[in-house]
Formats: sequence, C-alpha cells, structure tokens
Amino acid sequence: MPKDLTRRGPVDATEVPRFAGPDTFARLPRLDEVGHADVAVVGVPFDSGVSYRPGARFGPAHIRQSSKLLRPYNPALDTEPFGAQQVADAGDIACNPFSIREAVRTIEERARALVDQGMRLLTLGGDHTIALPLLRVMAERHGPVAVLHFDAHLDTWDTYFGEPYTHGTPFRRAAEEGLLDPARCLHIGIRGPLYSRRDLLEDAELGFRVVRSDDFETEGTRGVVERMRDRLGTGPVYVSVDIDVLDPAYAPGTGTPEAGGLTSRELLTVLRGLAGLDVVGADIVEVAPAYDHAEITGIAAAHVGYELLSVLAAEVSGNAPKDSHGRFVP
Ligand SMILES: N=C(N)NCCCC(=O)O
Ligand SMILES: [Zn+2]
Ligand SMILES: [Zn+2]
Repeated sequence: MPKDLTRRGPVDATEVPRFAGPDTFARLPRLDEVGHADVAVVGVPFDSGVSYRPGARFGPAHIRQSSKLLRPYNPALDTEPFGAQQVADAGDIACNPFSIREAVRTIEERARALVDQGMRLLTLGGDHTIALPLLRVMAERHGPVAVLHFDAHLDTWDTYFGEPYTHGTPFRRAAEEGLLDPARCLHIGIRGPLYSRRDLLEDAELGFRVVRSDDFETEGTRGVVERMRDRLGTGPVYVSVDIDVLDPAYAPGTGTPEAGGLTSRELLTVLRGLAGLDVVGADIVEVAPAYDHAEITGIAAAHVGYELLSVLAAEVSGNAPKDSHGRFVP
C-alpha cells in the first residue's frame, strides 16, 4: 500500500534527540494534534483493583518513557506500524482511584467515545480490572469477541473480599455479561499455584482453553502460534497482555510476579503470529514501575505495544509473512 504522506509519525530521532521529548508513546503525535487516528494509544492509570503490590497506576507513563527508542520500520513483519496507519497518543483516562465501580464506568465511557470515532484502541494500564470496561465496548461494537489473554494468571476468579470488580476477576465478569465468544477464548502463559483444582474447571466452563507456560518448552513458539490461530479462527479478537506473563527476569516491575514465565522473545514472536487476524483492540496491563529496574519491564511492554501496532498495520498492508500454503510463518 503506498505511504500516505499526510500521516504524521513519530518525531524523527535524527532531528530531535530522543531524550528531548515528546513524552507520548513512541514520540507519536497527540490525538489533538492530528484530529483523527486509525489507532489511539490511551493510558488508564488505575490500580485500585489489585490484590498484592500496588503501583500499576504509574504504568502508562513508564511505558511511554520506555518507548522512546522504537524505530519506524519493523523488519519481522515488513511493516511500518506508524506509516501504514495513523497512530496517535490520546493521553490518559482519568478515573476515580477511590471507587472501582465509578472508574470502570468512566473507562467504558471514555473508551466508547474513542471507538465511536472509528479508532481502534491500544490501552496501556493500569491493572487488569480495566479489561472489563474495554471488553464491554468491544462487544457492543463487534458482538461477542474472542479474548486472547497473555498472563501467568487465569483472572477468571469470582470475587476478592466480596468485590466482583478486581484485577483477578475481569474475564469471569466478561463471560457472565456475554461479552466473549466461548468457542474462541484462550489464555497463554498460565502457570503457578492456584486456589483449587476447581479454578481450572470453572475457567474451562467459561469458554477458555489454556496454553501453559511449560507448553513453550515442548511445543515451541511455532506450535503455540498454530494452536493459537486454530482457536481464534476468523472472527474479532481482543488481545489482553498482562506483563506478568513474562518471567520476572524479563518483567520484574509488576504486582503479582510468578516464576517460570515466558521470555520476551517468545511473547513477541507469538504476537507476530496474529498477523492477518481480525484484531479489534488490545491492552497491556500490570506494569508497576516501582519494582522495575533499568526500564526492563517498561521496554518489554513498549515492544509488546510495537508488535501489536505492527499486527494492526500488517492487517492494513497485507504484509504478514506466509508460507506456500498461505499459513503464517513466525
Ligand atoms: N491480574 C493479575 N496480574 N493478577 C491476578 C492475581 C490475583 C490473585 O491475587 O490471586
Ligand atoms: Zn497476571
Ligand atoms: Zn492479569
């Protein structure tokens, strides 16, 4: 597809040094500077739904800060994620830190306002609670969606201390509300101790299948991509990436870390495997900078965002690498 010269990409790092700003994601223009975008990157600095370490409210600013080194061309997908589509930073959704319910309502309203203007959203959290209002907006627009959920945790638990809206419960609420296509949902990266054997049974009843972190050892990324694409099929897909899907070695800056996770390379490769599918929106959550070092977690999250934007762009430009059978090649 020919490049649209009216599109505004990131500030050129050969003209303005990276450390000179702007502080938007990937140094992209702000939404109010371009008026309209195909994809809006929006922050949700909310972490009142966490069960352990707080701090993901500072995730959006940290991911933006860690995204300054991203470059315009992605050789892995032969795509220019900021050239094939207009991407802009829509700033943050300011929400009430003292009322989860009010915050969930605010996120839903603000996300709907952007989606109603024809934008797809890449949302930077924030804790995992924020996936629920985002899924409400997705389902309203597309009907029940497949959730592709990268996480150490199932996040289909019922309540914490009697509270139904938390970072451990968004996908159970979403399933109960009929927002998900139970034939196409998938968790990737699940590991670690559960509360009970029932957790997995109930999760399966809600419509989820599981690629465990250990499965990467036996199936490899190629096998995982194949299983993922089989499960997701051809309908709309919402991608939710909890950064704790990565091993704490690759993402120490998070609230509920679990040993034995994915490498950044595995995660980025599997995300590229989404090229050509109907990705209608995505989030990156649970980045908590207080526990990060040297921007390790922030950089991983920024690259996850870059690959997701590339997948959206590859869909536009049809650049997804395929083998002779038309199957995606990671
Ligand atoms: N969504 C994340 N990161 N964690 C959920 C863990 C909930 C628990 O403490 O059992
Ligand atoms: Zn998690
Ligand atoms: Zn989670």
